Parts: sequence; structure tokens; C-alpha cells
Amino acid sequence: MMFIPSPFFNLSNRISRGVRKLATMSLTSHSSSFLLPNLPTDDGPSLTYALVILNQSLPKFTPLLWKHAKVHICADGGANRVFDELPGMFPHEEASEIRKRYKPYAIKGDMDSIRTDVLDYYRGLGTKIIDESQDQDTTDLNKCVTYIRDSLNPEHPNLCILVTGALGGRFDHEMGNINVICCFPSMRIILLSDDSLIQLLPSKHHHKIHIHSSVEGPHCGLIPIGMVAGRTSTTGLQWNLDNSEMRFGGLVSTSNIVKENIVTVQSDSDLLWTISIKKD
Ligand SMILES: Nc1ncnc2c1ncn2[C@@H]1O[C@H](COP(=O)(O)OP(=O)(O)OP(=O)(O)O)[C@@H](O)[C@H]1O
Ligand SMILES: Cc1ncc(C[n+]2csc(CCO)c2C)c(N)n1
Repeated sequence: MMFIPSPFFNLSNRISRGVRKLATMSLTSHSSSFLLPNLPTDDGPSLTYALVILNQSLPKFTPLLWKHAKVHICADGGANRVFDELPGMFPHEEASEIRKRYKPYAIKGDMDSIRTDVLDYYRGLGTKIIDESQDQDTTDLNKCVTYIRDSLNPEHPNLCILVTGALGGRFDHEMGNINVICCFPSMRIILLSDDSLIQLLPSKHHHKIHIHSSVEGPHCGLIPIGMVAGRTSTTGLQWNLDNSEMRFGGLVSTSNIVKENIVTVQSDSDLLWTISIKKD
């Protein structure tokens, strides 16, 4: 298979040589540069970030993600977290000032967890309130991603949705959050906690993952989802896969270690990529 740049870079993902057309596979770059104080421009496509805040303790790097994001959306009770926890991250400033500075653009969900005082407060600041209590079949995260997809022009190929509070906590919620990234395979969605991140690597691309060792790694994993992953090959890991099969009940690449600044992954199946996030 040939590695050539993907449509994310606005280049053709097909190449023809004379009369013979070679099957090619586009290459998608990934980088956790949103965890750095400043966004570099030389390690992948320049992305536009949206931040979705779920109803779990805010990671300590939330102000950094907020700064990098162009739009900020709370999933239902996620708004309680912004209201309650963000002022504590700035102990020398007035809570009311911090709450005005960190005003969500929208709050969306079935509204069974947001407190009335928090709802009234943000409504008063002009936050859009989108009550979808009639929908009891999709999670609040799904509702938020749908909103971003439908209203914020994510046809833009360089949109990336960062989701805080997605991991740890209740296992059914965690699995629901992972299911959301599988429901939107063509969107870049990154699930975050203080300890790790998870994203989908769709099989229709080859993947080049830039490792920022100051903020992430070395622990990582590649995990098949929903089906047997027949053949996966990697570079840059301590235990690389070489056309290996992965399945639950057999080999799943957990407790792996990043060894190089770039990890490459190609597979015939969609995989989850996870990497640890460093504590300062
Ligand atoms: N303990 C948890 N672990 C992981 N994710 C969570 C947890 N609690 C909440 N979330 C995430 O935050 C979102 C909003 O949570 P909230 O408590 O407001 O609503 P919920 O009624 O518990 O969730 P839902 O309505 O989606 O079932 C959830 O949809 C889920 O994505
Ligand atoms: C088969 C099935 N299982 C669970 C739920 C419950 N559920 C799933 S998402 C959601 C909304 C939460 O905001 C709720 C209540 C369902 N509807 N269908």
C-alpha cells in the first residue's frame, strides 16, 4: 500500500501511473497538540477545535482546552461542572468573573441533571439552551455531537471535537461515550480524562500519530471494537503488530509502550487508539 497525504490536506487520495491505477490508501495525521500551551502548526493539519464538557470532574487542563476551542458546549449536567469547578481553578479571581469568562455557547441534553440555578444563570448570560428531553434513545454526548455536526459546519474536514469527562466513572456511560465516536466515524472526536485519551482510527485511512512526549505516553493501546480486527500493522511501539489479528477473547494490544515520536497504524478494521496523559 502507498502512503500519500489524505483529503484532510486537500490532495488527491488516488494516484495513477500511466495506464495502471494503483489502489492507494490515504494517510491521516493525528496530534495531541491541544494539550500544549500553544498550538504548533508543523505536526499535522491545522484543526478547529470544539469542546464538549460532560458531567464528570473537569480535567485540570480544561482552561487550556477552552482556550484552544472555538466553541464550547455543555452536555446537560456538564454545565454544573463548569459553574461549580472552573472558579476553583482560578483561586485568586472572583468566581463571577470566571463564570462570565467561561460561558458555554450552548447547553444541550435531556436536562435531567443540570440544576435550575445553573440553567437560569447561563440562560441569563445568553447561552443557547437546547432541551431534548423528548429523546430518551440517544445520550447527551450524542445530542451534542449531532448539534455540532448539523449547526456548526463540521463539513469542514479539520474540525476536531474534544470531550472532557468521557472516561472513568460509570462503565455504561463510558461505553456510551465510546459508542458515540463509533456512531460518527468520519468526525474527529477525542474522548478525554485526566489520565488518558481515546480516539477512533477508521480502517479506511492509514494513520500517522505524532507523539508529544512532554504531555502524553508512554502507555498506549490499540483496541478492536465490535468485531475481529483481521490484520493490523504498526510502527513506533515497543510491541508492534505485524499483520496481526486482534479480538476480544484473544490478542488486544493493551499495556503497549510508545517508543518513537511517530506511531503509524494500518488495519483492515476500525480501532480505538488510547494513550496515557502525563500528570505535571
Ligand atoms: N460517570 C460518568 N462516566 C462517564 N461519562 C459520564 C458520567 N456521568 C455523565 N457522563 C457523561 O456526561 C453526559 C451528561 O451526563 P448527565 O449526568 O447530565 O446525564 P445522564 O442523564 O446521566 O446521561 P444521559 O442522559 O446521557 O444518560 C452523559 O451523557 C455522559 O456522556
Ligand atoms: C435499548 C435501550 N436501552 C437504554 C435506553 C435508555 N437510554 C439510552 S440513551 C438515554 C437518554 C439519556 O439522556 C436513555 C434513557 C434506551 N432508550 N433504549
